[in-house]
Amino acid sequence: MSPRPSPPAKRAFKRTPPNPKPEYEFLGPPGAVGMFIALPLITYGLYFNCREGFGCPPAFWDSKDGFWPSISANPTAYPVDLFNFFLSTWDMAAFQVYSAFILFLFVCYFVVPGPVVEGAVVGGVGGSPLTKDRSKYTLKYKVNSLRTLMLIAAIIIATLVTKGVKPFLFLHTHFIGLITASLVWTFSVAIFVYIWSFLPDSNGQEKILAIGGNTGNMIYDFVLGRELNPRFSASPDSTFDIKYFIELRPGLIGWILLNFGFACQQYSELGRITNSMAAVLLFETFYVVDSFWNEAAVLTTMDITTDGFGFMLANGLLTWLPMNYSLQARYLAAYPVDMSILHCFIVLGVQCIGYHIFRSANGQKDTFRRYGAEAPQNKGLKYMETASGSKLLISGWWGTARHINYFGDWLMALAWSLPCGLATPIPYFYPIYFAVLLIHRELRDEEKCRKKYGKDWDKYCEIVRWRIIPYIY
Ligand SMILES: NC(=O)C1=CN([C@@H]2O[C@H](COP(=O)(O)OP(=O)(O)OC[C@H]3O[C@@H](n4cnc5c(N)ncnc54)[C@H](OP(=O)(O)O)[C@@H]3O)[C@@H](O)[C@H]2O)C=CC1
Ligand SMILES: CC(C)=CCC[C@@H](C)[C@H]1CC=C2C3=C(CC[C@@]21C)[C@@]1(C)CC[C@H](O)C(C)(C)[C@@H]1CC3
Repeated sequence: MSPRPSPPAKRAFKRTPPNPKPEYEFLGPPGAVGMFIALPLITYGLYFNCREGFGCPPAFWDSKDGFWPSISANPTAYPVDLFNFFLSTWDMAAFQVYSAFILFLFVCYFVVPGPVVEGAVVGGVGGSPLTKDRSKYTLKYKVNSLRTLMLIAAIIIATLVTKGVKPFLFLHTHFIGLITASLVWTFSVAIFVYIWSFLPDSNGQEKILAIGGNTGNMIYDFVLGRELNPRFSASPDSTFDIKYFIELRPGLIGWILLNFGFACQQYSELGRITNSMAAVLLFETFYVVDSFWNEAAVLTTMDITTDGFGFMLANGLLTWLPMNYSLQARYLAAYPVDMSILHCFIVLGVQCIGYHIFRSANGQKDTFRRYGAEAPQNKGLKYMETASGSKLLISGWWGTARHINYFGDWLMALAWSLPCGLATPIPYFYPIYFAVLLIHRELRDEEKCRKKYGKDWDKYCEIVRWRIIPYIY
């Protein structure tokens, strides 16, 4: 009998040292600390500054009620007050509902059928010797978010038919508890992925780390995200990737569920849905369905290929997106607006122009990159060759501005706030914040492209002069 072959010897786990010259983003460690504190406070602040029975600025600015209910004028009491405030918002029922929602999506990810696709090449540092060639390293992902959404829509319709709007009023009544529940999940996920990033993968090797997330500064790495694509198996063929799962599902689905809850609240109070609420619901649901329809396109975004997964993205997707993006519907539930015909036309016009630019620009780049310059779909489009091997479009949408797709996206953001009227600036939080995010994102992408394309990028910028809005910016 021949002896059993011994298992391959495990190589020693060698850790990539922190980057000795980190290029900090978001104002470095102080910015990371700021985000850590400010992002949750902004979400609570948007609720406490503008809610039913309290009013919205500028109306309540005269009132002595103040902005934070329990945070006193004594600055030294702040940390204690903040903690007490957080405890005062704890709501067990909301926590259970939010947790059940995440677990339901988790189960759906595995149970709902969908094709497995190969993502774009991912960057990063570290990893096993097998993953060192970053110019070829890709991972697999399961595409089933649209089917998951359809399943949820079927459950909603069945509940609506059998029980009416009552069960959905929970989302309005327990909104503040849901914010706190989402933050508990945000912190838990962020702490988990941070610790997980230090553990060896299933081959006993180091995980792939995000280039910008391995600075050695604990808070900065925790916020920006240390590991690039945290997943439960080191194999590129395994599909459960924590960042990808969270990128599209809880935030976007949670957003439209909350919108729906606020529409139900309006219906239960008015006995009807205003045209402004219908417009917000329709446009935002359409945006989410469109994102799911184009799910595979998210695999080429910098969130997936370049950025680590840490507190910032976890908070962005589990808390910020559902709780803040649903602000317009929450506002309209508290302060209904009936739009005139002219108002309707303006809103519809801005939405249609925005969507047309957003979708056709993104589609043009996607088709060009997917099928190549010679494909019949891309006939007539001009492009330039680069030393990196990738081609850059210089005509069509991409000949007008270097991120014309951002402009389309921003116009849609504006169209979702316009139905709220002009009584208060609070529902315009989304387009204002989004403008800042897109300008900053454009600068980050520009830096990435300059590194990748070198002199070719300068040549491209001479041909396509505008960044986001032709002749303006
Ligand atoms: N609703 C929300 O909260 C948010 C929405 N978004 C949306 O997500 C979408 C994706 O955005 P994002 O990932 O930032 O970036 P883009 O879809 O704009 O992609 C940028 C990349 O496209 C490639 N590229 C740049 N110029 C050209 C060109 N002329 N021809 C061909 N390829 C080019 C480069 O990558 P390469 O290395 O391949 O050349 C570049 O890094 C956008 O529509 C944005 O509005 C984004 C953030 C938040
Ligand atoms: C500082 C701060 C507030 C950070 C949080 C930012 C996040 C909310 C956004 C960063 C990139 C995002 C993307 C989407 C949602 C918002 C966040 C997470 C996105 C999922 C929206 C739908 C789009 O179709 C998209 C899939 C292209 C998009 C990807 C980026």
